[in-house]
Amino acid sequence: MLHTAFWHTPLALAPWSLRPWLSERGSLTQRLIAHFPQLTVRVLQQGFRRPHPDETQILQLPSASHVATREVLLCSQERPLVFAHSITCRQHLQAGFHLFERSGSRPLGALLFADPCIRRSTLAWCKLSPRHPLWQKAQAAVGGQAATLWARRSVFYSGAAQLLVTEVFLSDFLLPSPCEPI
Ligand SMILES: C=C(O[C@@H]1C=C(C(=O)O)C=C[C@H]1O)C(=O)O
Repeated sequence: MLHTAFWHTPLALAPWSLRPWLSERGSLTQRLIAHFPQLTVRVLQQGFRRPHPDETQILQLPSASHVATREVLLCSQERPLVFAHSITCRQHLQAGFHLFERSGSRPLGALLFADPCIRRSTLAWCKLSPRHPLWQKAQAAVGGQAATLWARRSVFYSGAAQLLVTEVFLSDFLLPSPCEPI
């Protein structure tokens, strides 16, 4: 099962302006580029880490495993918009997502959406609990005390290889950017 029930939050419960972002099936990076100036990817960490408990279940990982992990901030003019956390197991790194480790400051989406053989699961979204590890990481990454953080999640497939991508929309994400009318 891709997502626990918690992630099947009705879209109608999300802030209306966030709904098209949560349900965007194309590249989130491309959508951000279309709406915000000077988008950059700030890599926070890339390496092998323990997956979060709910991720172990989704990717059917052995509990003691370490997975290739990438965490980035997608920023517009240095303003953080999205905290992204992506994981794949060691075997799948070699089997289908060998470019994962070398994407650097290029958005992962540029690699994923360029390969017509890569498929995507359905999207799921939720309002993150302050107890979720990604809540804490997103808050720490921006030093904020957001009251609520919404996130979305999906799995990319390359053959049998799986890459789990979770994106946390940071709280001031909804503020109009300087070049947008108030
Ligand atoms: C999957 C995409 O790539 C984006 C960029 C990421 C990265 O560079 O690590 C991770 C998730 C996405 O926010 C996308 O553009 O949809």
